[in-house]
Amino acid sequence: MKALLIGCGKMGGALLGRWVKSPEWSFTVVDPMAQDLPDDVRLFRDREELGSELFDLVIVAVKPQLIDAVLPGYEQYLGATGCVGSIAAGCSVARLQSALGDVSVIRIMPNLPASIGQGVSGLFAGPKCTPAQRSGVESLMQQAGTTVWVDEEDALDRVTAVAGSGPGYVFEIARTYIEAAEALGFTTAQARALVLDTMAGAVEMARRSDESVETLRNSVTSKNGTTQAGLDALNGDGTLTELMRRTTRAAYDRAVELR
Ligand SMILES: NC(=O)C1=CN([C@@H]2O[C@H](COP(=O)(O)OP(=O)(O)OC[C@H]3O[C@@H](n4cnc5c(N)ncnc54)[C@H](O)[C@@H]3O)[C@@H](O)[C@H]2O)C=CC1
Ligand SMILES: O=C(O)[C@@H]1CCC=N1
Repeated sequence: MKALLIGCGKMGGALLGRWVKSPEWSFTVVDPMAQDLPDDVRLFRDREELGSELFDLVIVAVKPQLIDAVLPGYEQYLGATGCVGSIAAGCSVARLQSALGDVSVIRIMPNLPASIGQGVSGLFAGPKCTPAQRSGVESLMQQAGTTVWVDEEDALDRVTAVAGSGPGYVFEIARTYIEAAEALGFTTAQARALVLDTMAGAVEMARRSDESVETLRNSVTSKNGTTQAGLDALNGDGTLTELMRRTTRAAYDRAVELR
C-alpha cells in the first residue's frame, strides 16, 4: 500500500514517525521545506516530480489556510480505490471535495503526543468511504495512539477543541504551574521535575482507576488541609470551570470558522 503525505511539518512528521513502523505501507512526502525524514521515505519538493504514480492514500497535512491553493491537481495521484485523509483543523469534507473533486475523504484529528505513540485521534468518514478505506486509516492511526470514530462531522471539530488543541492547554497549564513552583523557591530543574512528574503520576493514576476524577481529587484533600486551601484558591468560585468551558468553546468556534 502506498501513501502520499502532502506537508510534513510538526504534526505530519509526528504521524509519519509512527506510520513507518507499518511494513505494509510505503511513504512519499511532498513538502518544499521538510527535513530529517525517516529512512525509506521519499521526499519531493514539488508535486510535479510525482510523475504518473498513483497512491492508495493521500494525506493532507498542510495548514488549513493553504488547502484551496495547494490541493487542486492532487486528485490525479489517487488510485481507483484510494482515499484522501485530512488532518487539517476545521477544513470540511465539502471544502476538500471542492478542491479535489468527488473523492472519498476521511477527516482525522490527531494530537501531538502521537509522536510517542500516546496521541488520541478523532476520525470521521465522509459519505463515499468504504469499510476497507476506514480500516486502512484506522490501523495507521492506531500506530499513533488511540482512535475514536465520530459519526457526525461537527463532532470532529469538537474533538479538535478538546483533544487536537488539548496538548497546548496542558503545556500552558504545566508552564504556569512550573512558574508557581519557582516562585515558591525551587530551581527551574526542580520545579520541572516536581510539576511534570506530579501531573504524569496523577493522570496515569486516573487512567488506571475506575473512580471518577472527582473521587480521586477528594482522596487527596484533607478537611481543612493544604489541598483544600489550594483548591479553594484554584476553583473555589468556579472560575477554572468557566475558563475551561471558554477555552474549548473558543477553539471549537475557530474550527467552525476554518470550515
Ligand atoms: N500541530 C498540531 O498539534 C496539530 C496540527 N494539526 C493540523 O495539521 C496541519 C499541519 O499543522 P502543523 O504540522 O502544525 O504545521 P507545520 O507548519 O509544522 O507543517 C506544515 C507543513 O506544510 C508544508 N507546506 C507548506 N506549503 C506546502 C505545499 N505547497 N506543499 C506541501 N507542503 C507544504 C510546510 O513546509 C510544513 O512542513 C494543519 O492543518 C493543522 O490544523 C492537526 C492536529 C494537531
Ligand atoms: O492550532 C491548530 O489550529 C492545530 C489544530 C489542532 C492543534 N493544532
